[in-house]
Amino acid sequence: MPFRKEPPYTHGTPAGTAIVLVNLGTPDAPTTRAVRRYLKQFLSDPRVVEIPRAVWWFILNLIILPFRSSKSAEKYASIWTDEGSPLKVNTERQATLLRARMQERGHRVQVTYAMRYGQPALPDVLDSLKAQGCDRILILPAYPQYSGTTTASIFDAVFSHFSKVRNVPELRLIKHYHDHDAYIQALKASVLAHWAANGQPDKLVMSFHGVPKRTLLLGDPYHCECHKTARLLATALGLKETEYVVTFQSRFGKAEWLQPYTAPTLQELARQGVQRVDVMCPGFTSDCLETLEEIAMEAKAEFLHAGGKEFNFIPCLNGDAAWVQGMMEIAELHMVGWPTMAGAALREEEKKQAEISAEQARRLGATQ
Ligand SMILES: C=CC1=C(C)c2cc3[nH]c(cc4nc(cc5[nH]c(cc1n2)c(C)c5CCC(=O)O)C(CCC(=O)O)=C4C)c(C)c3C=C
Ligand SMILES: [Fe+2]
Ligand SMILES: [Fe+2]
Repeated sequence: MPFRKEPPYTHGTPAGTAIVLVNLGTPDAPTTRAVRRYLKQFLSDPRVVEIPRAVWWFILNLIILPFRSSKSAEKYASIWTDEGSPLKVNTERQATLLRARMQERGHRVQVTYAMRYGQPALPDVLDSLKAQGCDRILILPAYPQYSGTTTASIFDAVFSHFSKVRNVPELRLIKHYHDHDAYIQALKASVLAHWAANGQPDKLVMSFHGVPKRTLLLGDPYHCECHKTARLLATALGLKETEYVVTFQSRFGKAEWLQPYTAPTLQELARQGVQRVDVMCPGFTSDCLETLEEIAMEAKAEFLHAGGKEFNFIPCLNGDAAWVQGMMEIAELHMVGWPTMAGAALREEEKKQAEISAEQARRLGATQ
């Protein structure tokens, strides 16, 4: 196995620590070409589509990419901002805010972000951190709930990258934080802020990204983790079981996905006479195509068309202060023992101060 040549290890150089916030990825532009490139990389990942490669190659290249790319590009165009794709803008901002918060707390860490598909590419970011002397890397996926289709794919990309590296940094990977109190509390705060301004709905809909039902039957814990998040949030909000519903969105292809599906559920609620729904997407930490277009535009139109009176979309956590604090706490939990922690920095500082004091005491003793 040919390993790349690396700079020789420099003894005595303090090793750095980095946190990489990793999200799914998004096209570079809302054009058919860029969306096609992005979808090809995304949908070629065997973690995402688990059917025999040869069969899938034909379906992907002859049916999905030629037909879906232009339709998806139109959808992306409807949510694109001056700064770019919302997913990328939000993820970059989260990394910037987390960096500032970590510095404020006294941590000596680099904080950056990367995408599993598209740019900034995860392998490039890992290379750059290593070149800057980072010998400890914490991977923080943007997904609170673990799924083989998303979280494990990030892990694959990290392992695959370092399988070609001689001097591998110390790695820590965060599997999930679907039940971490800081995440639940950040969600709760965002819902309460929304209700303080708009009043409470008849029904709170918690819509999570779906996965094929088959993955649940084959052992993927994603479905259970979504339900646990929903239950903890409902409890934190003091909601009765009749006041909220858990649904799954973004079905792709003909197979059965996790049920109940979001759009048909909303239509059914409208038909049953539910006047106002608030819809949130707790599985997404940044707003993106799936929340801004599929929920806040498409699902809203469908609910109103089916007779619903009021539809409010509660935005994702994005750069909420409570969530930046939450990300820091989750990261801290996984950095225990690394000498970049405020506590360790403090102990270093105390040790140094003790040495200086002892030295001063000796000198004083000598002159007395
Ligand atoms: C093909 C199967 C797919 C699986 C399985 C899947 C799982 C999954 N995805 C997310 C998060 C996001 N998905 C997003 C977009 C998106 N997802 C799929 C397909 C699967 N996702 C497609 C084809 C697309 C592209 C959009 C489209 O063409 O309609 C996004 C948004 C990206 C953006 O640029 O805004 C996110 C985020 C999770 C969390 C998940 C499993 C748990
Ligand atoms: Fe997806
Ligand atoms: Fe979608």
